[in-house]
Amino acid sequence: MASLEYYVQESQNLAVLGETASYIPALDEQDPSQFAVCLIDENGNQFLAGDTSTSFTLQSISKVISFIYACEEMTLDYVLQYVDVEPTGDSFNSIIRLENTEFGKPFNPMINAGAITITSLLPGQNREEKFQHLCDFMGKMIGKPVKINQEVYESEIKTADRNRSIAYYLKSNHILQGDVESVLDVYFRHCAIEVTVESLARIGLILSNDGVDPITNERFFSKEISKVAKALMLTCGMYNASGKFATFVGLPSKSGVSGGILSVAEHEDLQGLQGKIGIATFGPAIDPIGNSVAGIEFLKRISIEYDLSIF
Ligand SMILES: NC(=O)CC[C@H](N)C(=O)O
Repeated sequence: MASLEYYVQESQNLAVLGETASYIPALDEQDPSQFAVCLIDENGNQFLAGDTSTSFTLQSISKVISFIYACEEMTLDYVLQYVDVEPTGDSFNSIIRLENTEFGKPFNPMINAGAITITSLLPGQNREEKFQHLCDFMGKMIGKPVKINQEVYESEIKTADRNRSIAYYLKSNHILQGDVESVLDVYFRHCAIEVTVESLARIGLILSNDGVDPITNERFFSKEISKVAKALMLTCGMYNASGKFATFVGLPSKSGVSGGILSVAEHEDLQGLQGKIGIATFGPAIDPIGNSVAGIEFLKRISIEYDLSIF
């Protein structure tokens, strides 16, 4: 049986096949050859490899956290009045279905239209409060204060015409709540939250254990919401490659264009890791769909080797 170290190396070699995201200029400055992996199990045992000290921005991975937090605070029933739970098969920033469907309700919270809508539902009197509440929620899970990458945030704000179009369209259909520019500001800020693979894997572990951190026994969200979030990750989390990812990897996962992937797994002995497992990978070279080339490769290889697929 090949070691995890071997798969990290093999996957990193394939990073040359991808490119850093260029539509957000600050992300294009990342070193495309980087690769980092963290797996953490329910007893706190960790596997760490690669450039693990590098911070990266959550980008679309923040959609899982904002969705969970909105459901926790506002109830799942309320949130589902504004966003559906169906995959689209379209790119993450597609606008087409907002016009084609009745009421213009976004298909799911893992695409931009859905996530921007979710951001508009977050509790708080103004943009600062809304963002702070979300940061507090996430900060408790990772055990440290959350901060954003100012350069990435500003870079995205300047180049966000597409997201602005989506948001104004949602507003015209009475789906997006509140002031469009404030909502977008909170959305860009949560996309620009910085993490390391270690902190991201901890969130994966909490998801794997249905909302409870198995190391501290602290509950952050309900089992019901955890199940919905994982179902959405599996069906919609890897953009319009979610079907292939479910077929060939079979782990609830969410990627971001910065090159991060958050995954949830379970195993009786994954190179010494046992029980519920959170996985985070970071490799900024992404494929045309927006998923990290090295990250996908690593998850595919270990899923086959250790039979990790939930199916
Ligand atoms: N797929 C992504 O990671 C997209 C996130 C990015 N901030 C955007 O809204 O375009």
